[in-house]
Amino acid sequence: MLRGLVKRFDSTVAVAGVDLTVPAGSFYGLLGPNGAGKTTTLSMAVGLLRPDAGDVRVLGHDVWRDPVRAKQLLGVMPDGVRLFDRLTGAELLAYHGLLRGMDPTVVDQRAAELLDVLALGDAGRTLVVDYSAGMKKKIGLACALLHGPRLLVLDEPFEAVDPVSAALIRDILGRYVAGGGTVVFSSHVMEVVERLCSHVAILAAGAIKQVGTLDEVRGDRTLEQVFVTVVGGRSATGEELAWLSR
Ligand SMILES: Nc1ncnc2c1ncn2[C@@H]1O[C@H](COP(=O)(O)OP(=O)(O)OP(=O)(O)O)[C@@H](O)[C@H]1O
Repeated sequence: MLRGLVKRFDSTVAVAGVDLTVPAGSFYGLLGPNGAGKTTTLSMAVGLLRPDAGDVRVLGHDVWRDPVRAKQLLGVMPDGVRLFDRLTGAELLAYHGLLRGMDPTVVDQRAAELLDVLALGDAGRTLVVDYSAGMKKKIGLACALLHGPRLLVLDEPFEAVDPVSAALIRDILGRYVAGGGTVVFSSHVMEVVERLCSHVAILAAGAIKQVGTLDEVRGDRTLEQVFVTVVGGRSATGEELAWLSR
């Protein structure tokens, strides 16, 4: 639950008072154009960036006043996936598990299973710095899932991911929600949001412009049509970039 979140960077108001209630068990898609404030909002929601104003609660626990309990319940894949990339995939998972105080045997079992399910089995012994962008997304997701969180917050989980891996991630997230988990993720891919999400919020210029269940937000249009209407598209006149034509 986010209440009145505000974040400024010098003169830029990145997030201008965001309220969002994510029901337990929902699959929540956060949409918005580049620079809308999605990453800033999600970073504040998971305790990575301190808001200038507002509150964040994860299943009743305040992320800033009760961070240990809130973060036990959270699995996070931040933007750009800042990972300790001089470790192998297996080592990175072991590091995450031990940092969270998990039993080493359980960490080993889960890490092997996650690497296998995410088709990173062979890459388990490769340094993460040598992974492709999509593989980094997948190991980032594995790190977020390792401790069995109740809420997953993922910043653009499908970016740079090939179609086979995207289907795999959709499947894993679908099963996670069916098993009682809650997912919040940001995305630019309307089809994925339409296919997966029970709830959608559209953010523009740091504020929520549309929010509700997928059907409420979409009405009888496609999500893309709603998005373009809400965000305000800029249509080309045909005169631009004439120098590109031969
Ligand atoms: N660390 C920072 N310092 C200064 N300005 C920032 C910083 N982080 C974000 N901003 C600004 O805040 C605004 C929101 O950025 P944010 O990264 O949250 O957008 P976004 O919706 O995630 O965009 P995208 O879809 O391109 O990833 C932008 O104007 C951005 O330039």
